[in-house]
Amino acid sequence: MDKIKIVGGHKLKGTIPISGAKNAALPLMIASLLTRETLTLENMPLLADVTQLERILTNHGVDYAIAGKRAGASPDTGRTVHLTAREIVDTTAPYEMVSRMRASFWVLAPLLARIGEARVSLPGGCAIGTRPVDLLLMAMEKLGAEIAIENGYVVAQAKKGLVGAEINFEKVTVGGTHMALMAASLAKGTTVLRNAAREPEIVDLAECLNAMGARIKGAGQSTIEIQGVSSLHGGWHAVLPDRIEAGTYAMAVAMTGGDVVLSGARADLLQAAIDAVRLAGAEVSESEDGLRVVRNGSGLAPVDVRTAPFPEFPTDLQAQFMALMTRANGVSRITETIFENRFMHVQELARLGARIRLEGDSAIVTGAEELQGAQVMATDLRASVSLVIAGLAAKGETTINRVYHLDRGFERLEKKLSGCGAEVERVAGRD
Ligand SMILES: CC(=O)N[C@H]1[C@@H](OP(=O)(O)OP(=O)(O)OC[C@H]2O[C@@H](n3ccc(=O)[nH]c3=O)[C@H](O)[C@@H]2O)O[C@H](CO)[C@@H](O)[C@@H]1O
Ligand SMILES: C=C(OP(=O)(O)O)C(=O)O
Repeated sequence: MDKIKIVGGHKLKGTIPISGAKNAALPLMIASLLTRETLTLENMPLLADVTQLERILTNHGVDYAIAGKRAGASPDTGRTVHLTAREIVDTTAPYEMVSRMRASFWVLAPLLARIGEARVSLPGGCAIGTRPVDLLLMAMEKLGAEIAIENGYVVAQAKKGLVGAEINFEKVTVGGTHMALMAASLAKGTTVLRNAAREPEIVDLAECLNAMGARIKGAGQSTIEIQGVSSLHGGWHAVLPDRIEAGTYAMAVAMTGGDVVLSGARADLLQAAIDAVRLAGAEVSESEDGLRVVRNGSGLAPVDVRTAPFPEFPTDLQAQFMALMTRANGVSRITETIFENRFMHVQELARLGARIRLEGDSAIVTGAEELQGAQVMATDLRASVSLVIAGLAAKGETTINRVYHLDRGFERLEKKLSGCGAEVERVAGRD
């Protein structure tokens, strides 16, 4: 298994191109199952999760063709892919494939909507809590699906087709909203989603579905209305920039000090995180092609944050912000309200000298004057990158093991960072 080695203490200076968002690219790829025609997606990131989903979709019958790079895109990013699901050849999404990532479970919705049946293994994904699927299944049942759980698989049927309905989510769920959007687009009649997720990736999917002939109004708000149509056609869509990647690098620059332009990053997707980084002591401004993050000289101030659904502070940046706070001049409280077990990075940050105490759903971080390099282990995607941020500021060498977690969601991380002056290298594993 590959490792990442970092020698800390270098300021970051330069430009980091922000890739297409993993959490938008995945549902967009899945939407290709809704039509016989070709869906073209631009600005696709090159990530392990994308490759894994490509395998799953190919198994269902999707022809996946990589076309090339977006005009003007940096050399290794922004690919264009064509996905064509002329026929669905297999309605099963097997355990071996789905257990690796959460989003793959969402294929259930387009398969049900298009051909009335699906058999999908219960999902995997980052180990950050129990991550039930009750609300996802509730949404499909409201639309008329019959659902059974058999030997670890969700077996769903809607032989007469799905029918529009009112769906009230008792808790905001990104995956539930994605699935409901896809299924309701091909259901008979009108569907209304209440307490829907408002994340930018929801808006991105809705825009793509509308470009394919769906009739969705209100995406980005808590109530979304979908008028079902009898079929969708092909379409074209550019994946929105990754706000979590952008927020992560903003926090890295705040940690090391320096001056970096995050090209392609959008402030409107990231306001709560930008506010927190500013309060911590970095300057963040909109530049011609993205966001500029600067911290010179001044120390870091402690800042309390509380994760919550968009537009609040994202849970996917909680670990990274905690890493930043390990060097603040004082005590901060970081509260996680979305996932009950998303503090796996705490014990690894402690290896680098961080002083963090857990109190229920909060972490109390007492800033340390110095972090020291050590061997650490990546436990999940965002936890791993929090170790990278800490390693960039730690004295001496930090080695991060189990880098495959990072590869799920960060494209060319070591190249992007070393291009800005960090001493970061990937060491290929022998196994
Ligand atoms: C691929 C992808 O886009 N993943 C993101 C997505 O995950 P994902 O879509 O899995 O997260 P959800 O928004 O569904 O989960 C939010 C909360 O609802 C709970 N819940 C969810 C479904 C359900 O049926 N029952 C239930 O109780 C979850 O346990 C969690 O406590 O949104 C999360 C919250 O922003 C992000 O951290 C993930 O990066
Ligand atoms: C939790 C994440 O991903 P997933 O939902 O795929 O586990 C994430 O992207 O931070």
